[in-house]
Amino acid sequence: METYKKDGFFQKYCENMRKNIGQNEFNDFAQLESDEKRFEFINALKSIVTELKLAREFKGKNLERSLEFKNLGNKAFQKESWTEALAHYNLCYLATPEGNEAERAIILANRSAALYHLEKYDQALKDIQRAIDHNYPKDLMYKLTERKARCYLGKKDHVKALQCFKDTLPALDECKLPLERRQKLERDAQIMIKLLPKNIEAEAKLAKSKKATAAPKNPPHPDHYVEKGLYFDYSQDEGRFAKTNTDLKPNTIILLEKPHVSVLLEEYSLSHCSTCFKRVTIPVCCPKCSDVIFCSEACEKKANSSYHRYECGFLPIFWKSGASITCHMALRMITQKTEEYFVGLRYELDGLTSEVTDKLNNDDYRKVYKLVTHEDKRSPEDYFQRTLMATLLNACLSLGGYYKSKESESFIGGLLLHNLQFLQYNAHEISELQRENERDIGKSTFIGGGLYPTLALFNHSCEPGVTRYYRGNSVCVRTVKGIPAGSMVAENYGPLFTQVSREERRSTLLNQYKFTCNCRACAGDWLKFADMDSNVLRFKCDGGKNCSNVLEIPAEINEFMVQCTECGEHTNIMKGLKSLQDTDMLFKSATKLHEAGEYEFALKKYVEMMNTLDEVLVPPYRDYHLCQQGLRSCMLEFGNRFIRMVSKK
Ligand SMILES: C[S@@+](CC[C@H](N)C(=O)[O-])C[C@H]1O[C@@H](n2cnc3c(N)ncnc32)[C@H](O)[C@@H]1O
Repeated sequence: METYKKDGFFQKYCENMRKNIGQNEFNDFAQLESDEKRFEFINALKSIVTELKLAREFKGKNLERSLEFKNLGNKAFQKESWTEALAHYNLCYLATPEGNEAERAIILANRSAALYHLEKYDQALKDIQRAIDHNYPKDLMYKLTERKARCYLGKKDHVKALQCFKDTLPALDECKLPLERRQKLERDAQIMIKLLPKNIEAEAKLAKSKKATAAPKNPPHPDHYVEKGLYFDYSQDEGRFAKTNTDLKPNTIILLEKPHVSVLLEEYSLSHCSTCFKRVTIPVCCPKCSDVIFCSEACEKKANSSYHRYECGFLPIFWKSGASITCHMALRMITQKTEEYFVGLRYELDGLTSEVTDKLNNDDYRKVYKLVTHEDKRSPEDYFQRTLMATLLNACLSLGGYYKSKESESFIGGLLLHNLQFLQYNAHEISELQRENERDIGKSTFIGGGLYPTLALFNHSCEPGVTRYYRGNSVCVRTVKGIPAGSMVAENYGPLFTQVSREERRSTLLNQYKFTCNCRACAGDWLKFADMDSNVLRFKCDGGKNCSNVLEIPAEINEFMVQCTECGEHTNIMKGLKSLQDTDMLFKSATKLHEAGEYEFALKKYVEMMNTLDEVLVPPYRDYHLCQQGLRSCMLEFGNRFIRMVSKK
């Protein structure tokens, strides 16, 4: 991930700063050895706040505009266009400035009415409660108690509905309606109060019989789960990497993890919850800014008592700067904790070891502090740009009132620079599967970035053993093939051997992640998908101990012992051919089921097929890859209950 985009103001600022700094001064900077010193040096050159005229801005809130949206909403409501009314009420709520509590209460009540008509009773009930909490006028309260009753009727919760109809009567005493209208409403409520007890009796009987036959519910997925057999090894060349000490079957969940930090892209800031990344149709808004939305009061509180408190009003400037999502994550890692928290860790950070950090919770900053930064491979120019970015992030902290004391600024500035470095190599893109319609296989769309402390320890392979997908901002990692005990469990950083040539893969990985890939596909220089000839079968030579040659045999084979052109040893491909026939049959039936939308059955067949693929003889990897692809997409579709599928319609 890049530090900044070319279309923001930061790039120009960075270029100017670099031009204006003398060679001697730059050499002095290049000599510095700690992030704190680098930050101090650049931060002292010029005030970024004055140079860029940085200030918090709250342009999105505007009472006049909010009233316009309310009128549009009311017009749509009168036309019974409930969805349109809901959209306008949402915009009105977002634009209502802080301090206009009465206005906010009315708009939430109006929105609850639209939701009631859309039969979204739970959401309507939430908005009714919000309107009451915002001091909804007493003389209109009868509307809400009556609507509440009707929502409970819609939910078939007659006990609560009865209570709400009863509450409507005293609420009507406060109303300013003409007598006739008021009496009509009282009569309506009385009718329901008379009718409902019968329904309640019938319901009680039904509930009793249902209780006896109710199927047990699936337990909810845990927030954090690591497969028992998974552990982390170390080598000088590869650093830490994941391995398994048990055989892993295809389609096994091996990791469920919440991020240490996660940030939404600007494009999704008004469609997804900033805190948990859930897609939001009925937002809870920030009282101060209109740059973010939340799915619930809990997420809003979490944000406004931590990260958003300091980022609020600064996001538009940040977005305009062109700073990348990793920069925003570097900042969020600080804003989500207090200044005192970091000051308390100051003398502990550099001495941390993996024995200590592995046992810590994901939200602990110490857990991620030691992730790879490749600081020894960084140029002074790289440090210059990143340090300047750290000063921009620090300006947000200062303007947002983060610092109680100026003394910790250089230390925290140094942490910002450190975060920028390890996020470059360890952060993951968070994606959401979006589908045009039911039949659409779905497109994985990049919506934000996250740092997952355990996932960050997985190394790369161009022929990976796992795939990952997201539920909100939580990641789920699953195997897409059988992985024998004692093997590395690798994920994929981008280039797959089936699509990208070895030369290109190696150059991308070296450039972006500072290593030369030597996975099986790279070592054997396996063919790309497009270059494979389906008339040729390929098997791994199992003759020579260290021979990784791939034997290429015409599909019309009549010999079972094949001599390796490299090591001269013979390989018996009989077993491989037998397993190939099974593989082929299973693949065909899995694909058929998949196409028919029978995901659960297709998934079973794919897994069965994966199990026929044998490690002694590598099957022709064209089919192998097709199966992995099928398994993955089927898993995603079937995984409807694990991940959110979003239809654009
Ligand atoms: C996300 S980290 C993975 C964990 C890392 N090995 C560690 O020790 O923390 C990414 C870094 O791991 C190393 N790495 C990942 N895959 C590798 C591979 N196949 N071979 C060698 N090094 C690899 C590279 O240094 C890369 O920048």
